[in-house]
Amino acid sequence: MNPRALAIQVLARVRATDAYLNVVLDTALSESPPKDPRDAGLATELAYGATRRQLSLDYAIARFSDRKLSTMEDRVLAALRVGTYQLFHTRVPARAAVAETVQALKELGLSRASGFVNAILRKLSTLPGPPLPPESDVAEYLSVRESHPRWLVERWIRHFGRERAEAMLVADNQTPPVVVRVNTAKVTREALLEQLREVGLEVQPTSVSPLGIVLPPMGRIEDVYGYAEGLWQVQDEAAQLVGVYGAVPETARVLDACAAPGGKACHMAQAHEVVALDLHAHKLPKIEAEAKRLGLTERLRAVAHDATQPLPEALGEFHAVVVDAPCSGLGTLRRHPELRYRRQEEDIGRLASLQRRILENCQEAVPPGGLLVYAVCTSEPQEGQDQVEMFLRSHPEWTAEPPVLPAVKLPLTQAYLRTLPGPEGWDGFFAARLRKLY
Ligand SMILES: C[S@@+](CC[C@H](N)C(=O)[O-])C[C@H]1O[C@@H](n2cnc3c(N)ncnc32)[C@H](O)[C@@H]1O
Repeated sequence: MNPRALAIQVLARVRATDAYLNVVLDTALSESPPKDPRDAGLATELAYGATRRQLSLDYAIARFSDRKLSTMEDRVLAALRVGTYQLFHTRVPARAAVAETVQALKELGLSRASGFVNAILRKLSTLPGPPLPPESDVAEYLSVRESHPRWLVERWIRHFGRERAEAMLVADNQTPPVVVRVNTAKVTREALLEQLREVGLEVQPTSVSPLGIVLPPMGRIEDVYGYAEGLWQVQDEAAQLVGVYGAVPETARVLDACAAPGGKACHMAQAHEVVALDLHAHKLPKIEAEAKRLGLTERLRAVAHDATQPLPEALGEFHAVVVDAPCSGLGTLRRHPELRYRRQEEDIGRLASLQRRILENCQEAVPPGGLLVYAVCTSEPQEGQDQVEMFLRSHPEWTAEPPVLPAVKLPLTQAYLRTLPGPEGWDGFFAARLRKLY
């Protein structure tokens, strides 16, 4: 299928079913793989780009449409977004962007809408850039320019100041690098860097994580050297830092209370015996498959369990517990661009109370002297630092402590690990390392 038609189909399906963009795109690419890998690359860029910029594209389209966007057929609106994205955010010449998008719509059997789409795209193609609201209303201006809902822009300006908020918004619209964590149960980072370079890949070590390698942009990740052999696992540098920062002692038996899809559980299993829990039984095969690929099956057991409920005694005792809690995910918007339009401000409080219940229940499983690593992939203080400090106030037997890792320059705020989206190139994470004193 032509890459524009494929991107239009994918966006329409995501809109109609509320599915995840990455899942729908991967399925579409494997069901009808374009012959030329460059076409797969273009379809991916158009689908991700048009989703990242959706709010700003809609603002532009609405200027010239006599129909409300909410009443448009899914594929017609998707075609308008894909076309407008090309006009304002790619090097595709305007004429080709319009003509190819209209042609794709015809290929999809929607010739009747081609005049309407053509007329709007042609009008937009005469503009010097995307239309924007006046700068006097800063939140509205940034909301449209960087395509994030206004409530989120206002919230980030309040929490982080205008400059950092703007850097976070801009970073969410960049394509993230593919970063992998070396499976140290099989290979060292130095050896793997050398092997990847030998097969011709331009790879770089990550700047802070001692376990990370940044891969160059490429096609299917499964085809990259070392995937089948289980020499690495895809994991953003900030997510790797949670495991590094946790600095769980070598002999500890570890419980990962919220483990799917298994990034941190497999990281832990590189050096520890791990029990990996998740509420959803259907997510366990993914954790097990990753553990198998990485050769960690002997050290990792996956079990379905609700972490707000007392742990079954049969799971045994643990020296350390990792709670990588379900959260608003607002630190990973560049990877999950559709999430910014689906999240509601009220979700933050609802998730914070779920996190609190999980934390309360899991702290019971830690013996005196043991560790609990609490993490969330969001920059929201209510789910991160405020959450932990509220926990510490009501639990005098617990304290927060920084790790003793002289060789690693971790991004710490007080005793906590904190990364924010921005020019550093990380996902946004928060983690606390808590010790049970008695
Ligand atoms: C942030 S994700 C964990 C990511 C994972 N630790 C990793 O590094 O790949 C949170 C997980 O918590 C699970 N979850 C949600 N509610 C839960 C609960 N009550 N008990 C256990 N797991 C839960 C979700 O299914 C989701 O897979």
